[in-house]
Amino acid sequence: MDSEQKVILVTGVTGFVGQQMVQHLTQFSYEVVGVARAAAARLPAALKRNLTEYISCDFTNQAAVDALIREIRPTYVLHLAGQANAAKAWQAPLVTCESNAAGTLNLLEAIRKYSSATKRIVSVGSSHEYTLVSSPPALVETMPTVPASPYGWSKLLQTTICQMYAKSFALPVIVARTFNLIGPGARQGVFGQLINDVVKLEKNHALKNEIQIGNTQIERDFLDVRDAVRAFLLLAISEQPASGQVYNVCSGQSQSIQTLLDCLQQASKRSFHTAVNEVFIRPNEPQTIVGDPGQLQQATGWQRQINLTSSVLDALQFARCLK
Ligand SMILES: Nc1nc2c(ncn2[C@@H]2O[C@H](COP(=O)(O)OP(=O)(O)O[C@H]3O[C@H](CO)[C@@H](O)[C@H](O)[C@@H]3O)[C@@H](O)[C@H]2O)c(=O)[nH]1
Repeated sequence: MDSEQKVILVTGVTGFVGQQMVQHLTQFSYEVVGVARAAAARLPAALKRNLTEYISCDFTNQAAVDALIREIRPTYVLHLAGQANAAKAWQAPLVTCESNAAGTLNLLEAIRKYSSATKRIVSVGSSHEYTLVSSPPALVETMPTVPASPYGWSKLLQTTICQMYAKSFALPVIVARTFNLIGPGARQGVFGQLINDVVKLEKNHALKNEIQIGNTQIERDFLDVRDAVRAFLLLAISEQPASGQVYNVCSGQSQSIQTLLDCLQQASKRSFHTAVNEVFIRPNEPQTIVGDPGQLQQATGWQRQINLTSSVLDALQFARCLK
């Protein structure tokens, strides 16, 4: 591993993944520059401590992104910024597309113009880019991509822009096509929602011990965020990943929402029962989505290290300390 003093730019640094990314980078000697939209004054103290510098920037503002890249000229870029909430994208498709696709376009254009020394850019994609079928085999990177949602389309456009910059301008950009991330600090999605609900029940015994949930038979490829950020860094610094290529970042196993609930029940200080809430049921979605991480493993030597039980225990512990 390359331990020379080099600058890593982490975008979306205030998010769930961004904060874990920065935590992971503390083990190395990189200068870490964090970027997000939030004003510097609103940054969590722990995050601030671990950054060499923080810059507030809106990626949909091209002039601001140009200024950022001209100033930093990063060695590596881990591009985590964007609108990551797939459910919200149905209500805000244009904002989602601007944030994910236009934001990435501005970043790559600025790097093309002002930062020829940048060695690798890792853009975070999504499993929602794939054409989803009802009984899928494990998804591999060569499978068709016709997304079924505005979020999926925004991420596919982001990926296509990356591939265009790799091909047309020889920009060293690759795509980490990421599946469902879980673990400490999760605030959104089914995992963040359930952790939050369980900790609320633990803290307030006056609350009825019921958790509302959508379709518990749904199976997804859950991966701990700490395993994912290790993969992102390896994709940035390893020799083998090729520009314009997509790499699945996933566990290779599908686990149901019911299994997640069972794990939570085991780890919770208070027992609960579940009730179906139609609000959380999405129409026309495949029962199972699972990825194949073989290409990532081959290119970087990455292996998953954290299982579902550890993710649940650590996320509960993290959330208990927050409330
Ligand atoms: N939110 C939620 N989802 C539920 C519930 N019950 C079942 N689900 C099902 O749980 C699955 C996962 O939903 P989310 O956790 O909201 O994740 P997502 O929509 O797949 O999006 C996340 O993963 C993507 C990669 O696969 C990411 O790209 C995206 O940013 C996000 O993190 C969906 O199939 C959803 O229908 C519930 O009570 N709440």
